[in-house]
Amino acid sequence: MATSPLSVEVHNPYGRFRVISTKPMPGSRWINILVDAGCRVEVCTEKKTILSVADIKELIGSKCDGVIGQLTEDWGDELFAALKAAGGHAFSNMAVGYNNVNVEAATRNGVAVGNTPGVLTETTAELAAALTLAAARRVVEADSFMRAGKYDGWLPTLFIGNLLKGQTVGIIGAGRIGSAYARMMVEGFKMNVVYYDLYQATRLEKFVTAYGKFLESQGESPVTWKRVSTVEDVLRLADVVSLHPVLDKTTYHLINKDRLALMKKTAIIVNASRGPIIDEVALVQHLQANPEFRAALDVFEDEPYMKPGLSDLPNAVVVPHIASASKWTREGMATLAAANVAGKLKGCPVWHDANNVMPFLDESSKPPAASPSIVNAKNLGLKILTAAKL
Ligand SMILES: NC(=O)C1=CN([C@@H]2O[C@H](COP(=O)(O)OP(=O)(O)OC[C@H]3O[C@@H](n4cnc5c(N)ncnc54)[C@H](O)[C@@H]3O)[C@@H](O)[C@H]2O)C=CC1
Ligand SMILES: O=C(O)C(=O)CO
Repeated sequence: MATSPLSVEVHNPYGRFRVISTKPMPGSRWINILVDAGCRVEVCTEKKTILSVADIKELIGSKCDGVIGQLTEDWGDELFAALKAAGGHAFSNMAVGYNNVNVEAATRNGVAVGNTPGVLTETTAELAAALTLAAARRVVEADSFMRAGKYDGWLPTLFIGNLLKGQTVGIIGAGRIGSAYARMMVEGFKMNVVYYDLYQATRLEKFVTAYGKFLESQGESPVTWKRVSTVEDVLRLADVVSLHPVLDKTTYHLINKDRLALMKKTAIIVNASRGPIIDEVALVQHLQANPEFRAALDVFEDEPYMKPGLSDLPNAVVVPHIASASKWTREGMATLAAANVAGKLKGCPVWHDANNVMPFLDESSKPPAASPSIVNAKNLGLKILTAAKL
């Protein structure tokens, strides 16, 4: 039986490059960037939230130059081969994380893979901070209690939670987002930091040292930082542990039953990174056995599903992968994804510093003639725009 084609909205129908966006994205700047680059832009408007590989192959069709895809999609050999066969060589995830993309398969098929670093850093860190507070002060439980009409007066014992000031926040993965979150918890709540990362977070260390000195100059207790050499050390020492590494083979189920058992009984674990970093079945069991332990989760192992039992637990706060959901960030992600694809199609070089993509986000000027972040640029032998040529 023939299936009806997926619905699309077309911009600039006579553009010379055909670019697909598998989802509508916020703002209009991203469309303008592609149209200015001579693209016909087809935005899939199908109601279905997660498109299958077959759906995306249908969208790619027999002629497609570039695609902007989403983190919910499985970008492996099949899709990159289909894109190559359709004459395409540019892809961008609308996300900084690209664990849904087989970069090796993309490279083999000659397709550049873009991502959207930097523009999500503060927004994601702020949601991790919000989750931390919600868990520490039992905000969601208390809100449900009020709405259920159960509040019948102030009590000395009602919804007692954890004070953050002076406690230790543990960061696993102190990259852009992990470091931004750590700074918020240090500056906002005077927490001490313990972190584990493969690399030294020099800027974070300098910030905490300087802020500690400032606090001392005001007659307050200083804040401190400590870099430890194992995940276990973070788990033993911290009152709050927030996870911010990339998801790869080294971080899959990084938090498991044995490691949860090392944490303080009243600790909080926050995950605004990727679901599979936590063994969610083990977490459910740990939360059931330790009612004073709390978890605050933006991401889930089998997204969009939760493991059985999680949604029944009052000591878990759960939100639907919204950490990057501020207007500025989502429009910025769309802009960077479009600039990645447009830059590649126009034959521009790759931007030199994925940690500083702000020139692409300045609405008052034209974006630089470059792709902001192509993760397989070196393997594809793409030219990098050096700072000297700016
Ligand atoms: N929930 C959400 O909506 C969002 C989730 N994310 C996730 O957050 C991740 C991090 O993003 P950024 O901070 O921008 O990336 P980043 O690359 O700046 O930071 C990742 C850090 O993880 C560290 N790392 C890698 N392997 C590790 C290991 N085995 N153990 C400990 N640390 C390890 C890296 O050295 C790096 O410092 C993304 O890859 C994405 O999966 C990002 C944005 C929004
Ligand atoms: O950018 C990412 O990796 C996300 O998870 C978007 O929210």
